[in-house]
Amino acid sequence: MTHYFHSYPAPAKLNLLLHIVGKRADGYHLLETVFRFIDFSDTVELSVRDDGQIVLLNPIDGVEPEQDLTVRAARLLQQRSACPLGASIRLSKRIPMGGGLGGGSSDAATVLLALNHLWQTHYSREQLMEMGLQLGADVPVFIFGKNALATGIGEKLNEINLKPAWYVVIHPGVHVPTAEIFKKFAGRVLTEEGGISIMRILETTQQRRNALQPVVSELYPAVNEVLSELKKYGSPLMTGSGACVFLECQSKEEADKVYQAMSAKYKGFVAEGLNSHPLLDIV
Ligand SMILES: C[C@@](CO)(OP(=O)(O)O)[C@H](O)COP(=O)(O)OP(=O)(O)OC[C@H]1O[C@@H](n2ccc(N)nc2=O)[C@H](O)[C@@H]1O
Ligand SMILES: Nc1ncnc2c1ncn2[C@@H]1O[C@H](COP(=O)(O)OP(=O)(O)O)[C@@H](O)[C@H]1O
Repeated sequence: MTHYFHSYPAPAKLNLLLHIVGKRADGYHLLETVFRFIDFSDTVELSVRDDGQIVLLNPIDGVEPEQDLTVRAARLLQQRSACPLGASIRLSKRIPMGGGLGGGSSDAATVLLALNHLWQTHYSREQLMEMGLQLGADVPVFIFGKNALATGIGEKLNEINLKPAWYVVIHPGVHVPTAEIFKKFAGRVLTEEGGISIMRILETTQQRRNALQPVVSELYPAVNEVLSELKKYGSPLMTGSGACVFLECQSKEEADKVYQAMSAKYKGFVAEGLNSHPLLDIV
């Protein structure tokens, strides 16, 4: 058995906007969203085992190892490929959980990409994206590897070019359950953005909307409070189904200044917007 650990990043994402444009028969919502990777990551370390076992060496508090998305991703690839090899997994979490930053999904995508390489299972990126979709609607974009305009339930992806930017990301300290928020959104209709080109909307931060934000702000006053605080500096937005809120800035200096003012009261970080996933072209 080999004990050599390979280390891989799993970056967070922001939804620079999120429109809900319909609902599927199975209850999933049809979205229009822009995913941007940011330079703030978990780290996944993997070691190939020849006994076929998948072992998470440091389970997350409150998440059963078998439910952890890294373990589920490894098992899925193992079952699909009938690969006799296993893996030991070490996970260093930095991305807050349930924050709308896609941490769990990104961890899963990194495991699929990395084990496909280490186990030599030779699946294409498209095949891995399809596998990832079984684990969560957010997983495919991390395998796609480029900032993307997503439609469908978030799995139909088109590369999008985004300007350099820095982000102040604040965690309001509450955990927002994604499924419940979509349920509460229920009958609300689409916003006036319908028909306006996404590229036009992206030009300024003022035009960007997250359809889930009013629902979350209503249920979680802490989210509303952070939005109000950040409004002093620009046009903040919630990411995904929350709870994190971000403000796009043109420079690191500007972002650092805003974060400094916020950090007396709130937890968060400053991160650079990436042009692509750090593993694109590597595995
Ligand atoms: C809202 C978004 C936006 O990027 O991000 P997060 O806030 O979770 O990061 C995603 O669409 C979330 O993706 P993900 O977190 O992978 O969700 P999943 O596990 O697939 O779904 C959780 C639940 O949310 C609901 N759901 C999810 C996605 C979608 N397009 N429509 C839905 O109605 C479903 O009820 C589903 O059971
Ligand atoms: N490796 C993992 N990292 C984070 N969360 C995980 C992981 N595996 C399973 N989960 C579960 O997924 C939930 C959503 O986590 P995450 O993807 O970080 O948030 P979000 O979907 O809001 O971006 C967590 O609350 C946790 O119960």
